[in-house]
Amino acid sequence: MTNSELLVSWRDMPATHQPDWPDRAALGDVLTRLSAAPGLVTPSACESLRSRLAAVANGEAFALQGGDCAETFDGVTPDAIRNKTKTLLQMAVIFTYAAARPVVKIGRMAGQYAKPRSSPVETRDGVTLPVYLGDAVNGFDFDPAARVPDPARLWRMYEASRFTLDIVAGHARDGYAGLDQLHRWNRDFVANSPAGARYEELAYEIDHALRFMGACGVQLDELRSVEIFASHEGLLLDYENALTRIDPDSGLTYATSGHMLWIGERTRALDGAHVAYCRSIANPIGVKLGPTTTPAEVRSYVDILDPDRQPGRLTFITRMGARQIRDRLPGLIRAAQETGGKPTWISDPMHGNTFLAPSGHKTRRLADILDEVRGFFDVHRALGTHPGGIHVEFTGEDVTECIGGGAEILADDLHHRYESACDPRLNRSQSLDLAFDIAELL
Ligand SMILES: O=C[C@H](O)[C@H](O)COP(=O)(O)O
Ligand SMILES: C=C(OP(=O)(O)O)C(=O)O
Ligand SMILES: [Mn+2]
Repeated sequence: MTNSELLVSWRDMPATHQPDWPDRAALGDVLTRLSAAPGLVTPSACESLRSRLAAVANGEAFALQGGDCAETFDGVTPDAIRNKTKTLLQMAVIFTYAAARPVVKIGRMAGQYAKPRSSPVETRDGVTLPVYLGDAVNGFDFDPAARVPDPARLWRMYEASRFTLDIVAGHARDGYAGLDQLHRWNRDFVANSPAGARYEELAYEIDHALRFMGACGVQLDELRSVEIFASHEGLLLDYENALTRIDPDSGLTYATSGHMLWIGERTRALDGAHVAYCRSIANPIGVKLGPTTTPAEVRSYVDILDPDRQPGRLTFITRMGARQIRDRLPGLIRAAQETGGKPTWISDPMHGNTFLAPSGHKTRRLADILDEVRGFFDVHRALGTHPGGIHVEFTGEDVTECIGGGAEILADDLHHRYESACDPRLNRSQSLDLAFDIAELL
């Protein structure tokens, strides 16, 4: 198939979880504007991420993918983005130090604006409205007008993503992300948090090592900038399609909405439009694998999405739940091995461990999250494959959405600061707690 044939082929397949836009003319206008707009990421940066993920598959690096479940337009502020970036970088430092390997940093950022939902409607006090589908589609407010899908939001998503990428790139470049900033990142945080105190100790150890290396004459300038990649669920195929570009240098087709796109658990049908679209692009692709995934499906994902067995192209993101990971994962790893491919394996220990607290809040226990990661490591080590990384939902704010952690959040505390637009996120302190616990496995 040629590039252009591949580009249209997804339209022939059933596309689930697509909004029912009432104003088709407005949708057409927005898609035309997006098609003419500059891509948000470059093919060469997508290729860099692919080569980093290949190193992860080979056990030479560890991947950290994380950020909000659902980004919001209101959340696109310099402070909120800095805090999320800082949390990502702090977790990454903990893993780097523990594993003595590079950590590939991938935000669930700059594009994570659309959500597949369990139910198309939401009922409160006897009133039923269309469910919130992410800021890319409709409004979070429980109000009939807000919940109407509005195509103008797709343009706002593009601009919000661009703004976020700019701010993150600034932090990654300007020395803010440098290892000599470890204490500065922690300043606001160390005094009142057990995770902060633990982190400060690590920062002193790293400082000491840096001073030693400096005294030996090692040039440390390279440590002042880092690479941070952007990823999101490639859910809204009209949006993705409008931002798909052919790279004039290689002739290959890329999604330019983010470096890496993943296919969600709800849209991973082998004969569905999401798999067909992702097949047509050259970016690194993730596929979420839930507990019902079969070995045959895994073989088919490799055959369809990675026919050339290209290292770094395909990442399986497993989200089985703590109770099922040890039973389900081995058969899937063996199935992938049978294909002769070498996918990257990442654990999403969040989405299989969600439950409703008595207060009605969707939540997750840090203990379950850690248990799933442990199961993921145990299975890979038993089979001689690489537990490549983790995929988590977190924020840089002091929210109370998940239960547990050093600054123990209880089920009764959830209402204090529950701000997620969709799934419960780890707060900054819980993110570092989790990172330290995972570091022990590394
Ligand atoms: O983030 C994942 C899904 O979109 C989310 O878990 C769905 O949530 P829901 O079950 O509240 O619709
Ligand atoms: C929708 C999500 O997860 P999954 O597809 O694994 O349910 C998500 O990552 O927010
Ligand atoms: Mn989620």
